[in-house]
Amino acid sequence: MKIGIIGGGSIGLLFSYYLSLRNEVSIYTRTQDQADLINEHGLHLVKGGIEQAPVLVTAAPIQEWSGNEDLTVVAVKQYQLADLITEIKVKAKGPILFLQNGYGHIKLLSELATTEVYVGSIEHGAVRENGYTVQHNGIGVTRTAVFKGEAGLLREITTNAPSGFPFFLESDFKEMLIKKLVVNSVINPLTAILKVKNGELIHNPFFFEIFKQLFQECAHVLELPNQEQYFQNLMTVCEKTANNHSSMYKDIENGRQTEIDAILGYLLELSRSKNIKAPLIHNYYQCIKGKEHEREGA
Ligand SMILES: NC(=O)C1=CN([C@@H]2O[C@H](COP(=O)(O)OP(=O)(O)OC[C@H]3O[C@@H](n4cnc5c(N)ncnc54)[C@H](OP(=O)(O)O)[C@@H]3O)[C@@H](O)[C@H]2O)C=CC1
Ligand SMILES: CC(C)(CO)C(=O)C(=O)O
Repeated sequence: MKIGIIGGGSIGLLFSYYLSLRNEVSIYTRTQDQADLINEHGLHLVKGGIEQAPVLVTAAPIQEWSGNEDLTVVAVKQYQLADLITEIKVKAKGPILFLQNGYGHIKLLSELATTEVYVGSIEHGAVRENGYTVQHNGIGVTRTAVFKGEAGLLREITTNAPSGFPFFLESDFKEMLIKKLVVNSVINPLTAILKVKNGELIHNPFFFEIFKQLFQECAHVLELPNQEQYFQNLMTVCEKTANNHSSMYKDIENGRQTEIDAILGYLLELSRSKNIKAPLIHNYYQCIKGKEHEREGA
């Protein structure tokens, strides 16, 4: 299968590496410089500290993406999607898979004319080391679901997944993304503001109180049907990633923009539309926006 991957960041490089083991992959980067680096060096993967055999993929700047591949995977950050969506709307001809965290981007996907639109939820941990090397630190799975159209191609990807990089096909895209949204809504802002690793949120009894209250508020706003199940999932992820720094913690530490708008921003909007009071969501949203503001030096 011919697969186009948009974005040469941590996830774009990770997916390009693994999917190229069984498919013909083209990666579309923001800059010509990164495309040149990938074409020159190939793609490198470091797994468990061990450098794997490099693979060859074709790289080109995004302007050269024509939307003709059998599948396009969009691996930019949620806040980078708004700038790209017009180009996607015009050029995308075939199925397209969006891998962003959060739920704020879902409204953009309804505007796409292409017949098959898929969404994914990534449980891997990856960090880009340089323009052509990615570290695969957290070995997990990729869950996918149909947002619009038929599941045929997702089934093919799932069946054909390379070893060590499994895909699962979920039946309900909303449930899949909301599960991840709950995890990111509680763990990400709390770890970024308290400056702790994920596990501290459940091991420190004082932080655990806030953790539970923030979960309760998210569950209330989302009107979750089975709260206990979502809470158990949140606890499991927190335990499994106890030693990790969340992506929001790292974004704040490195002075980068965060995905808070797609995460608590989405919940805040939802709470307003439902006329539900959500003081914790509001305050943690403001804390993270404040940290982003500091970065801008204003
Ligand atoms: N990293 C992880 O372990 C996980 C990430 N995710 C989710 O995956 C998504 C991607 O995250 P991640 O890969 O970490 O983010 P990165 O910031 O590492 O990568 C985003 C990439 O998109 C590129 N980009 C931005 N705009 C464009 C454009 N218009 N055309 C082409 N490329 C563009 C950026 O280019 P440039 O570098 O040149 O600016 C960057 O390389 C996020 O929503 C994240 O939440 C989910 C779970 C785990
Ligand atoms: C699951 C979790 C919380 C792992 O750190 C994550 O997705 C993130 O950091 O964005």
